[in-house]
Amino acid sequence: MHIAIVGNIGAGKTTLSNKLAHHFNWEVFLEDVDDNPYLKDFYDDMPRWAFHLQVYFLNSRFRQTQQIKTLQQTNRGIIQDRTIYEDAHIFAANLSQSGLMSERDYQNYLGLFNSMISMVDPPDLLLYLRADLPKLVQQIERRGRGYENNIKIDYLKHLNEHYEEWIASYNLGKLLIVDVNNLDYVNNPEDLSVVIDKINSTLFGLF
Ligand SMILES: Nc1ncnc2c1ncn2[C@@H]1O[C@H](COP(=O)(O)OP(=O)(O)O)[C@@H](O)[C@H]1O
Ligand SMILES: Nc1ncnc2c1ncn2[C@H]1C[C@H](O)[C@@H](COP(=O)(O)O)O1
Repeated sequence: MHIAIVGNIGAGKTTLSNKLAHHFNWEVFLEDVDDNPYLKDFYDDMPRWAFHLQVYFLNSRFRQTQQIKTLQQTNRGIIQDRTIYEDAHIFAANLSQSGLMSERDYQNYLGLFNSMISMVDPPDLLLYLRADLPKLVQQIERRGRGYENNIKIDYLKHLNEHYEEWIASYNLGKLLIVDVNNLDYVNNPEDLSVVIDKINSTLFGLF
């Protein structure tokens, strides 16, 4: 069983991934953020570093999908924090449409993505955390990564629009949308139970 948690920056993916991995006693795969050599530079100057960052994330995410494939052969359950689909359909697409990545870099990136994606298995369940801008901003501030102070509201807004468009057309497997605007699974165990019940219901038809 493989559940992938998707959603905008600050939606609560990492927090929920860790909590679900603990609850189900499954393996968790997190994003390559702290050791990412481009992320800080990217937020300082997006046009300069957009392509470098996308190639870095693509490679790191692809490596992770292959690790997940290997682990799945042992029947171990897996929780994945963000997917390779979001790199292309959300972030790279947004950088291109916003004029922050040149057309030739975007086409070069898409060529790479399209070569890789045939070797990627979709998750059994894609869990989309839907959050409005105030919730995202509050949670990004709460997390307090210095370089994310530069993130503009418009950037988050465009990413949310890309998420809604992508999710509306997602057809690679089961999909569960959870509105997290009024959920606090950090402080309220009942809110975590609400999410777990929805997952069990979607995956196994329980409740
Ligand atoms: N549903 C929630 N309610 C309240 N706080 C949350 C919730 N989800 C996440 N947080 C807090 O918001 C911050 C960002 O969450 P995080 O899991 O890192 O988001 P993401 O991985 O989606 O970027 C963290 O400080 C986390 O404790
Ligand atoms: N593909 C990506 N392009 C640009 N930025 C990205 C990409 N994937 C992740 N990020 C950024 C967004 C955040 O600043 C960090 C971590 O993501 P988070 O949603 O907070 O877990 O990396």
